[in-house]
Amino acid sequence: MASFVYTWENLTYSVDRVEGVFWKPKKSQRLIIDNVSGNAFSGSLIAIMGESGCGKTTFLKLISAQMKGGGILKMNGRVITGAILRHNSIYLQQNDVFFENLTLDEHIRFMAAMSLKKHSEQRNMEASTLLKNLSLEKSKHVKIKHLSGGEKRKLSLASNLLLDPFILFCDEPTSGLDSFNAISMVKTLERLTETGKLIFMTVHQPSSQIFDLFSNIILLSSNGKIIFQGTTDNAKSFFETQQIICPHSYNPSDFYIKNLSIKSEIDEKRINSMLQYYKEHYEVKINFSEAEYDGIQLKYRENKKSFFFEINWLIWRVFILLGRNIREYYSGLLVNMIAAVIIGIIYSKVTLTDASSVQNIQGVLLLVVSELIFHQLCQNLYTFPQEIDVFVQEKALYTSLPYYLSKIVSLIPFALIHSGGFLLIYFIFLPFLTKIDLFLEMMLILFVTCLSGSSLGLCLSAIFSSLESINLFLVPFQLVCLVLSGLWFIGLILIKLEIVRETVAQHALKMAQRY
Ligand SMILES: Nc1ncnc2c1ncn2[C@@H]1O[C@H](COP(=O)(O)OP(=O)(O)OP(=O)(O)O)[C@@H](O)[C@H]1O
Repeated sequence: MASFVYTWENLTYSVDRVEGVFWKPKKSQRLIIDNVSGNAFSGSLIAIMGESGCGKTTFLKLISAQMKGGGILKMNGRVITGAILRHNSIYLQQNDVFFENLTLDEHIRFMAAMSLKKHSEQRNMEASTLLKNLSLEKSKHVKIKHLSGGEKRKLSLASNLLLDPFILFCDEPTSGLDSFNAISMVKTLERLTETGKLIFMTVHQPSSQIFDLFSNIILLSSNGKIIFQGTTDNAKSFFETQQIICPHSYNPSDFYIKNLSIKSEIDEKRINSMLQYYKEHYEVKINFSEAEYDGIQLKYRENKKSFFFEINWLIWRVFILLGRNIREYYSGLLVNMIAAVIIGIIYSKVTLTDASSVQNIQGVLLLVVSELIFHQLCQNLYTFPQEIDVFVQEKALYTSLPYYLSKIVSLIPFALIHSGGFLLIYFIFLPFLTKIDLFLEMMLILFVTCLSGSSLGLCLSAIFSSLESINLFLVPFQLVCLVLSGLWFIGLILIKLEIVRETVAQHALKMAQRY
C-alpha cells in the first residue's frame, strides 16, 4: 500500500446547550472539540486517550467524517471531502451489530460476496486468509450470538477489512473485553499497520500492558484540545518538561489522563500553558512535499455487483435466518391452527339453507381473513426496527431495493403454508365448503391476503423508527380496521395499499441508507 499522510486542521465541534425552565430556555453553545489540528502517517496505530466524556468519540467521528463540524481534512496535502474519505476508510463503532443467528462463516461469506468483486473461489480464499490472520478460524461454525466479545470485535473488523480501507477508525475496540482479549485486539491492529494501514483507536483507561503496546498516542484534555500527539517516549519527556513525572509503579495512561483533567481555573491555566509548550516544541508540522509520498489513489467504492447477484445473496441470508427461527414460526402457526379449529367448530353447523346463514358465512369469512391478516401483520411488524442498525451498517454493500425484495420473497412460502393450512381446517369443519375449485379460489385469495397482511406489517415497520411508536399506532389502527370491518375483508384494498406501502417503504429505506 502506498504511503500517505493524513491531516486534520482546525477541527471544531460544538453542541447546543439548553438550560432553564422550558418556557424560558437559555440557549448556549458547548464546545466539545476546540480547534484541533494534527497529522498521522500510514502504517501507524494511534491511540486516542483522555478522561471519560472529554470528546474522544466526537473527535474520532470528526476525523473520520462520520460527523460534520468545522475544519478540513487532507490526504497528502490535498483537501478531501468527507464522502471520499468514507469510501476509503472504515469506522468501527463501539457496539457491533450482526444477525446473531448466522454462523461466523456464513456472515463472512456474505460480507465477502458483497464486498469483493471476485470469483467465489478467490473470495473464499481471501475470507479464510483473513479469518486465519485474525485467529477466528476455530470458531467458523459457531453462531455469532455464541461468540465471545473479543471474537465479535474481530469479526466486525474482519468484515470491514474486506473493503480494503486505507484508514481504520475504531471506537473503543477493547471496551468490554478482558485483558487477554484486549491485548490480542491491539496486537491484531498493530499487525494490520504493517500492511501500511493507518489506524486510529479510542481507548478508555488502558491497562499498563496495553499502553506498552502503543507507540503513538493523542491525548485529549477535558476542554476538547489535543494536549499531546506523538510517540509514547516523547509523551514521557513532554510531561517531564512540565515537572509531571510518572512514578514507576503508576500506569502511565492513568497518570497522563489524571493530569489532563480540569477541575478548576488553575487546572485550565496549567493545561493552556502545557498546550502552548506542546505547540512550540513537540507539534509536528509537515512542510508537505508531495514528491515524498507515492500518490495514493482514493476512489469511490463502486457497486459493480448486479442486481441479481445482490438479491441472490440477500435471499440466501434471509432464508438461513428464517430457518434458524423456524421454531418460532411453527409455534405461531400452531396457535393459529388451534384458533382456526375453534372457529371451525363454532361455525360447523352453518349450512346454506336459510337467509341467516349468509350472515354467518360472512361472519366466519371475516374472522378467517382478520385472523390471517392480523397474524401476518404482527409477525412482520418488528422486521425493520430490528434490522435497521445492521442495514445502515451495511449501507455500502448493497442497495435498498434488493434488500427489500429479499424480504418480500421470503414471505411467499410462509404465506402459502399458512393459507393452505387454514383452508384445510375450514374445509374439514365447515359444511358449505366442499368443492375443489372453491378450495383453489379461496386458497388464492387467502394467499394474497397473507401477503397483504405481511406487506402491511413491513410497511408499518419501515415507517416507524422504533417498536414503541409502532405499538402506539397499532392499537387504534387495528380498532379502526375492525370497526370498519370491510377494511380487513377487502383484500383488494390492501393490495392497493401495497403499492403505496412499497413506495413509502422504499422511501424510508433510502432515508435510512442516507443516514
Ligand atoms: N449531540 C450531543 N448533544 C449534547 N452533548 C453531546 C452530544 N454529543 C456528545 N455530547 C457530549 O460531548 C461530550 C463528549 O462526548 P464523547 O462521547 O465524545 O466523549 P468520550 O470521551 O468518547 O466519552 P467516553 O470515554 O465516556 O465514551 C460528552 O460530555 C457528551 O455528553
